[in-house]
Amino acid sequence: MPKGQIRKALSGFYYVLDEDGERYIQCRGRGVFRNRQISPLVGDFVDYKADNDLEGTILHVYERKNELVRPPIANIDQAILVFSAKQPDFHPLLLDRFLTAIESHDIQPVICLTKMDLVNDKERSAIMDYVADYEKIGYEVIPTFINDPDLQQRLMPVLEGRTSVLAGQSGVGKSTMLNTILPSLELKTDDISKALNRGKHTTRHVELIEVNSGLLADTPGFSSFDFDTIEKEELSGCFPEMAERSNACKFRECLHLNEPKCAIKAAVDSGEIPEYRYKHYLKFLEEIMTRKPRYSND
Ligand SMILES: Nc1nc2c(ncn2[C@@H]2O[C@H](COP(=O)(O)OP(=O)(O)OP(=O)(O)O)[C@@H](O)[C@H]2O)c(=O)[nH]1
Ligand SMILES: [Zn+2]
Repeated sequence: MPKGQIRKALSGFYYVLDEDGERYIQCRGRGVFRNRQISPLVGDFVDYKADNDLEGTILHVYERKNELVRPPIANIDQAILVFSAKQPDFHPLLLDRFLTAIESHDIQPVICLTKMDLVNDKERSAIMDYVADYEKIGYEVIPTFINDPDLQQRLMPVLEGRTSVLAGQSGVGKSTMLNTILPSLELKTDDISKALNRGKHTTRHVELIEVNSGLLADTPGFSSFDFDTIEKEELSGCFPEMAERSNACKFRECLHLNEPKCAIKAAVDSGEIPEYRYKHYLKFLEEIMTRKPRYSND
C-alpha cells in the first residue's frame, strides 16, 4: 500500500506527498477515523489508497511522535520560540512556560530574541545575562533585530533536516521572521493588517513547507498554554538543568520542594541554577498540584 506524509490540509482535503516525494495526492480521510476520534493531521505519515493519479483515500495514520493543537500538526522536532526584547518586553516567566510546554511534548526548543534594535544599553546587558543563562542550560539563543541581514543565514542550519514550527505571543515578530525565512510567503505582518483594519492575518490552511531539507509550518502557533498534560513528577524533566541533576537527590521521587538532600535546591543555593528558573518551576508545580482533576476516559 502506498505511503506518504500529509503536507497540507485545506477544506476537508489532505494533500499527501507520496513516499518518493514526487507527487501530491488529494485525499479524504476515511470515515472510520471520525469514529475513533483520530483525525489526520498535517505531518502525519499515512497509508493511502490511490483512486487515480491525483486522488485517494487515507486508510491508516502511523503513530505520532507528538501533536499540537495550534497549529494542528503532528511529528514536530523543533519549535522556534520567538520572544521580543521589547514591545512586548522580554518576559522570562512566559519564556519558561513555553519552554516547559514544548519540552513536555518532546520538541526541541530554539529561542529567537527579536527587536534587539529597540533596547538601550542597560536593557541589552540585562537581556544578554538571560541569554547566557539559557545558553548554559543548553538552549540555542539567536538574538536578532529588524532587517537583520544575517538572520536567514543563521536560521538555515537550525532548520536543516528538521520539522519546525514558530511559536510565540502576539506581536513578537513571528510573521516577520517567517517572511525572512520564506520571502515568497509574504505573510501579512501587523502593519498591513492594521491598514486593512482587521487584526491578524487569517489563516485558511496549514502547510508544511520544504526549507533546507527540513519542513517548516507556515502557520505560527503555541500562543498560550496550560500544563494540563504534565504530571508533577514530570515537571523537573522539562527543566534540563534540573533533569540532569535530579538523580543526585536523596529521594528518587523528590519534587525539590523541602525534601532533605535535594541536589536541585543545593544547585540553586550555590548559584548554578538561576533562582528565577527555580521560582518558575515552583510556580508551575503549584499550578499542576492545584489544578482541577480532569474527567476523561484515558
Ligand atoms: N523594531 C523591530 N520591530 C520588529 C521586529 N520584528 C518585528 N517587528 C515589528 O513588530 C510588529 C509585529 O510583528 P509581526 O511579525 O506581525 O508579529 P507576530 O508575532 O507575527 O504577531 P501576530 O500575528 O499577532 O501573532 C510589526 O510591526 C513588525 O514590523 C524587530 O526585530 N525590530
Ligand atoms: Zn530534589
